[in-house]
Amino acid sequence: MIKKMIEVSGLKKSFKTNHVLKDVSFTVHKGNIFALLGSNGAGKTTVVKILSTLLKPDSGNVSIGGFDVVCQGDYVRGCSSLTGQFVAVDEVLTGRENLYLIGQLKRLTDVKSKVDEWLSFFDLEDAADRKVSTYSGGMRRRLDIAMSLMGNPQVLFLDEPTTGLDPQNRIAMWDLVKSLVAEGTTVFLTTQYLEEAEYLADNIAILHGGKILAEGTPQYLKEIIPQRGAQLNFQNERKAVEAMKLLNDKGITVDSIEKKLPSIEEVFLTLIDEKKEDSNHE
Ligand SMILES: Nc1ncnc2c1ncn2[C@@H]1O[C@H](COP(=O)(O)OP(=O)(O)OP(=O)(O)O)[C@@H](O)[C@H]1O
Repeated sequence: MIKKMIEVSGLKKSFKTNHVLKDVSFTVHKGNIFALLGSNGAGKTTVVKILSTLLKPDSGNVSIGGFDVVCQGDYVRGCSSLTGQFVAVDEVLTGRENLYLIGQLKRLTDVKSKVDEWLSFFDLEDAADRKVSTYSGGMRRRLDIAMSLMGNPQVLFLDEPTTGLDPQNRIAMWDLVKSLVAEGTTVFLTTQYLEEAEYLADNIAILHGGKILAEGTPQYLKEIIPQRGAQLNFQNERKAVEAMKLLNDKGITVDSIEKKLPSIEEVFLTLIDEKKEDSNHE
């Protein structure tokens, strides 16, 4: 049976007259990645705060791993962990010390081996004994997530995990989220990046105007709006022009022909990779 790890129904939350969440419902199954998508101020962080017991809902039912966030908060905190938007690492400590501190606070029995395990998993071994103040943004975020994972949570909340990361680190973060899920963790993430939700999530919910506008797999969501024509891809422009002539001869009109240019992200990543290869050969 598929286990429901996060269940939210009829969730409401207002800040004075600002009715941020008007009626929010969704379910996340064990081992899935669920992305909550929304514009700035849509209420994504508010949902994460309620799910992680930092904020009380006004009404509705919210449970994590079968525990109610309002009356069983300790159990919820015991089975879940939050990595917020603003990195929560201690700058004056080293990466290793940050992890060690969390392991001790969580009263883990095998702190040293856990610290080593996560340092290696997050590719932070070389920087482990340097102060975090010398880390890059991507390294801080990796350390932050490693700290969240010290107690092996069943559910991980990631609030905009890739905001402020460059494309390479963003892709590294995506790989990391996928590998966590492969090990059985359930991931709930918020994002403003549509491609992030599409690449990562098993299910996406779009939050707007205090409600979930639509929810489903990326494929399902793409199919709920009318199709905007069909696309044929050819190896090069010459072949496309030939195909267009053939279609026109058969009375099938081609409305337009467009050269496919790489996105700036593709340009950036290709150039970086080429540079890496050059320096490997030097
Ligand atoms: N503690 C609070 N007190 C008053 N208003 C708040 C509080 N927390 C959030 N809000 C308001 O609730 C609304 C939703 O905020 P929230 O941070 O949940 O949005 P978000 O979707 O996460 O936005 P972003 O993408 O910019 O992080 C905003 O209008 C915000 O000003």
